[in-house]
Amino acid sequence: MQQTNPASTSKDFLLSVEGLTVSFDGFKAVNDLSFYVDENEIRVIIGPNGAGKTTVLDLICGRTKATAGSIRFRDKELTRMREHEIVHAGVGRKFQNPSIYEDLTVFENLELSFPRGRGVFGALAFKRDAEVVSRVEEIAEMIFLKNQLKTEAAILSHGQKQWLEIGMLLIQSPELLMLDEPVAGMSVSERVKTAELLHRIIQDHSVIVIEHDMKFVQDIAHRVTVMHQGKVLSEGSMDHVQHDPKVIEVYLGH
Ligand SMILES: Nc1ncnc2c1ncn2[C@@H]1O[C@H](COP(=O)(O)OP(=O)(O)OP(=O)(O)O)[C@@H](O)[C@H]1O
Repeated sequence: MQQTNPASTSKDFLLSVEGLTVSFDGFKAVNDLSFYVDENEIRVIIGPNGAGKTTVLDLICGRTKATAGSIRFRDKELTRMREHEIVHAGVGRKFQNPSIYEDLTVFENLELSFPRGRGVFGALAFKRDAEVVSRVEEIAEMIFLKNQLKTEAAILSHGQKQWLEIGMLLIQSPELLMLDEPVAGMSVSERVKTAELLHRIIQDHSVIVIEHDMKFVQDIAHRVTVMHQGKVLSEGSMDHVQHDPKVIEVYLGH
């Protein structure tokens, strides 16, 4: 006789978004949205302008409060938590414009973001012990800035600044990284290296990326969630969503 055990039939996802809804003055920017992200997955969210993509990231990181629904990250319900608690739980978010300290070096920017360094003064004052230096060097290597550790952030290229900010998130060891249009404004070779970087990152993390550059999406996505009017329009491999007539009609066909 077949036995049904609910616990064994529901898969353990890193992130489970279910029935997520947010209304702004009655307008549902995100409307009963559900999707699930695995460990070591790169999920890309695509969709036309105004589809609700950025709002989903705002909801996950606690910047915007949900009207209804649930965001489960491991055993934590994020909708009930505050922004800093969500960061502490292991969710890191990078916005479109880099927010780095332009007048500090690459090393200092990374060092400041090391979890022990809270606030500028504390961080600059604390002893640069071997652990911090080796972690900074490890991250710098990953983000292609090992030879720029002493370079002032202000003179980095736009792409290098984006990588530095990703490094500043990575040094905090979040389990989930969320990146909003990470390759916007990057050169072709920087885009290729960013794809390489994301493939390295997901060996130890999961990543959600919002992106409009379809070539880049093709290079990185394990699965693609297509949003339209606050809902999931289609989901699956890039190949699957690219050939979905609904997606062609509202997004890719334009
Ligand atoms: N705080 C807010 N108050 C009112 N309306 C909002 C707010 N935030 C987002 N919206 C609206 O919600 C809708 C979804 O916006 P969102 O920025 O999430 O879309 P998007 O898919 O990220 O678009 P884009 O690709 O242009 O960045 C838009 O119509 C936007 O104007």
